[in-house]
Amino acid sequence: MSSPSSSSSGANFSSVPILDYSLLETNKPEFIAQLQHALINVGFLYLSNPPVSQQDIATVTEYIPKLFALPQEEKEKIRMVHSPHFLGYSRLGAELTKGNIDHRELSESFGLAPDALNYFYDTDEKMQHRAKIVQYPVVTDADANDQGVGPHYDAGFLTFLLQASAHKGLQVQNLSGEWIDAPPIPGTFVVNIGKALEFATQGLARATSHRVLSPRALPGEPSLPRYSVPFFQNISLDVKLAEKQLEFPPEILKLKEGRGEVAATDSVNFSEFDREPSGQVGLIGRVKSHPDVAQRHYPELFKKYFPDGLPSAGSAY
Ligand SMILES: O=C(O)CCC(=O)C(=O)O
Ligand SMILES: [Fe+2]
Repeated sequence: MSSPSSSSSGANFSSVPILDYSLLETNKPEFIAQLQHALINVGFLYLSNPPVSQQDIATVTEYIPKLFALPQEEKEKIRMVHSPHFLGYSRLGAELTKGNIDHRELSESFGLAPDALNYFYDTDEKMQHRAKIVQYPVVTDADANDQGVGPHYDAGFLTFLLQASAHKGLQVQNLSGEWIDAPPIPGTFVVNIGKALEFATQGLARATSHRVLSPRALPGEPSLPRYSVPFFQNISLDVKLAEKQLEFPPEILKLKEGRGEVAATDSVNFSEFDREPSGQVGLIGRVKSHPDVAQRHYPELFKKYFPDGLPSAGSAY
């Protein structure tokens, strides 16, 4: 496959690999091998030919700008600050609850039994998967900061991301700390690993630091916002990852040794998985990301993480 989306041969990737979901039917061992490389060395992949109708993707993509174009007073009515569950509209988007995802091939690429990850799941109604619909407005001032989302890790097991406009902006940090572009590829989802899966697999699956640069108003380029829809697949709220060690076959553990260490990263969040139950880690993350909501609904936690009161920028990370 050609640049910019082909996988690099070494562990220190220079692009994000594309996995063709239809390979599962035609050549499963090859799919599993490519998945292994993506999970262990990169922590990010594009999934092409995903099991989602392209018509549905087109409908969602078309609808999103209309959602953000609603009158401000309509959006204010559903502001996140009204919700102790951190759900609703905020400056960056709205958050919704969604259903469950099958995990089999993931397990298999690690040499685990297909049901090995069931421990981390609860009944559907107790799972708190989340999706949000995000708009990144165009930065018009040439001197202004273009941080759309600063460097971070995602929290849960997997994130499925629809890049719903043509802008590049998503960047992924490789082992030596360089920022690698992950531009939108039509018809694909970006899939990446969260801190919970990294902890649960003793670091075998990489949670990879990533960020988004907002679109800039450049001569000759359309001055349109960037849109994306990440879906965060979380784990059971009660699970303490420090208490559950998955056992891996030695040949799989060797793959981790071959990868080498992460030399540089700009992300620090969700380090509490080594001591807190998953639900608490998630809540701390929400408190840090949305201090205005925390101040109203979780005053004790707010005081702990923001002893000096509301910060001028939105996050404690
Ligand atoms: O908008 C994107 O492309 C990614 C957003 C992201 O990384 C996040 O919300 O965790
Ligand atoms: Fe993210």
